[in-house]
Amino acid sequence: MTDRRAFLIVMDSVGIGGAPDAAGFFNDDRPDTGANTVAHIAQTRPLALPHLDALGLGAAIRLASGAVAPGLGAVPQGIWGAATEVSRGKDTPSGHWEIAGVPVPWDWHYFPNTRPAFPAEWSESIARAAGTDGILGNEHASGTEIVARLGAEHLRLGWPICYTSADSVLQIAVHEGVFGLERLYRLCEDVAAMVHPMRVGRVIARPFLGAEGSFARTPNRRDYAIAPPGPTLLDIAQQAGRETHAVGKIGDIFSHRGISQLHKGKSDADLAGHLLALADEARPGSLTFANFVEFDSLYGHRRDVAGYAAALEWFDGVAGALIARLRPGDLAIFTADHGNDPTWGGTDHTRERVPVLGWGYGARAVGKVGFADIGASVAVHLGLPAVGPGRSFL
Ligand SMILES: O=P(O)(O)O[C@H]1O[C@H](CO)[C@@H](O)[C@H]1O
Ligand SMILES: [Mn+2]
Ligand SMILES: [Mn+2]
Repeated sequence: MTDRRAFLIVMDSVGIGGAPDAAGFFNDDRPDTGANTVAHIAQTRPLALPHLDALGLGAAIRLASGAVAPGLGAVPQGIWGAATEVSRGKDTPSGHWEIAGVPVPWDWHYFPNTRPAFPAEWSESIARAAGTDGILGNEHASGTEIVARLGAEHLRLGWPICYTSADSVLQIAVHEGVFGLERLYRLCEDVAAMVHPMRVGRVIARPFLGAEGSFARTPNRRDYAIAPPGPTLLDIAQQAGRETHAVGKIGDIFSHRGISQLHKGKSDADLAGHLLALADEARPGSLTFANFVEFDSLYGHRRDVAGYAAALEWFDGVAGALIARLRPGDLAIFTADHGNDPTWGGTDHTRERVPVLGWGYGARAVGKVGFADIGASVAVHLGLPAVGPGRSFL
């Protein structure tokens, strides 16, 4: 067994523009052409990301889209490149699965941006599963906005608030104290069993607490995703007897397949603690796969540019602390699953290329690669059998 270890870290939604098919993806009917999460944030105020930029972030942005990102542009000292997605979805599972070697072979089911958004039989089945006389919402919405708008009615009627977005998702928001968390999870499991066969990618439990005017989502979100349609990097590592660590929502995204240890937290700060501890403790030959979600959930969807910038600068310190703990023979790759440009219209993800930044092989320009090449490279690094259609850039 190899002594080598791998740390694959997804900075959720940290896109760098330039997706060749962006015109086919939309926010409020406007194409994503030109969306560029990191460059547009940096053009609002220069970013100080010394560790990610030293690996090659500024150079990767220029490669992906030609954009200049103020504050970024050091001479790259790491593996650096930009990855393009082929799956026809700009969502989290599509991005992660393709990174792990399994591009999505089907078209997801999306709901029309109409009211109601769900077919009548589906709404009836959800209400039946919930034991209520109906559902609230039934539309495209931003999760915080719809809870502020319908939370009080939810408390009066007890009906779950159901909504969707440009992603293939069916989200269910309820008051954690009144409706109950376990009841919400059971409901989401039932609804997932019903809609996964229709290629709805995820049912998401969205519990909240508080009273009218001050409703706030709790950290008890849970995603019920369709299982990946083929063996992923995690499956192949586990089958080879390797320790596989899932940090954050990786477990949910991969339907808990191929994972030997889960490391969850209430915030990205908790997850950073887990990641740094794993840099000290993960075994030789192990794979650590992490997702940092707050860029996306707290700042991208909320179109909060200042918050996103601060989160990037905070995370850069985490990246520096991780690199300081790595050993000879380790590989760390920082990448992303899609974009979520906070300067863009709408509240949905944006179709973008993503950065590929790595530590462990010195300075190495890998150019424009595919998402699946990331998983293939990690497999080669770890001495695993080939994973998916990608080619190693190492
Ligand atoms: O607006 P909220 O509830 O955060 O939802 C967002 O989170 C979902 C999952 O990432 C996306 O599809 C988008 O709808
Ligand atoms: Mn995501
Ligand atoms: Mn998202």
